[in-house]
Amino acid sequence: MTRHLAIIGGSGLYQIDGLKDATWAAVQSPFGAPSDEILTGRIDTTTVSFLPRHGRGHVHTPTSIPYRANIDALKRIGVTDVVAVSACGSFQEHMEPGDFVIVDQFIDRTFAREKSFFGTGCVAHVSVAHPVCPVLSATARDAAKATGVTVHDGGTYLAMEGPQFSSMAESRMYRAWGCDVIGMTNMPEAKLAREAELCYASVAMITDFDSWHPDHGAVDISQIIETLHGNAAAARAMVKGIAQALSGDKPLCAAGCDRALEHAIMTSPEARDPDVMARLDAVAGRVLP
Ligand SMILES: CSC[C@H]1O[C@H](OP(=O)(O)O)[C@H](O)[C@@H]1O
Ligand SMILES: Nc1ncnc2[nH]cnc12
Repeated sequence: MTRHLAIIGGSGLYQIDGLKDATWAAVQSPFGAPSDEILTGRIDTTTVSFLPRHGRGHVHTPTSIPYRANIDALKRIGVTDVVAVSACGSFQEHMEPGDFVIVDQFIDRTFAREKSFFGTGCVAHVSVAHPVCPVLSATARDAAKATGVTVHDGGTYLAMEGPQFSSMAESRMYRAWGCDVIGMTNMPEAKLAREAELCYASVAMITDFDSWHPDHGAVDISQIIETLHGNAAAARAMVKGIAQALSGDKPLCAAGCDRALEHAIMTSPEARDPDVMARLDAVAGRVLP
């Protein structure tokens, strides 16, 4: 299978440059309309697609982002690997605004989102014990390090519902839980990518200290935007480095992301709902007859 990298761009990342022969195209999904059209082109020999998570102009809230349509659409156009880039607050003194964190765990505190492609009529349970692809994460880490930014290899991301930022008590509690960064969007994105058998890595760009830090005030959007603008060149260089490292065919994922559905579907063939099955054609077509 040919490798096809997708970048999901978070706040402040609504466009990427450096893609050759790039075009924006609308992709239809049975799960609704994705956040925006998808930009597809090439970096060297690697096919790269870009989807702005909030849409160009930032129209979707963290809750209204059509996560299922986004992941389904990427799967539908042949994407094999997804790197999510996200703005995050930090719970750690040594993880400072401007640093990048290669996220490797999540605590999901979101509660108002569709979290699975499966449901009544076709039930499946995939493992998210290790919710990111370690192979793709290592590629992202190396590419990020090569840009010269400070990179933290591993970190737990607290996914909150938002759109308001945390209270100080919440922020202190998440910090006591051992969380490293906080954002509003990587869940259910990472869970859905696993259900769709896509390798998924998450790069958190730290923009602030959330609200726990005694020496920093409340989270401030203008500070976040300023930090994101400062990171733009490094983010672009990282994307280029990841694409260059992923040229050629995609080998079987050593961590098994591409086989996540192998033993996951519980519903017996005769009990499956044909309508539900029809919309799983891209996500689960590999394992469903
Ligand atoms: C711009 S501050 C809050 C906003 O930023 C993050 O977005 P993303 O994860 O897409 O980079 C955070 O999750 C909130 O949605
Ligand atoms: N402190 C924070 N909390 C949630 N999402 C964020 N995105 C950027 N900073 C954030």
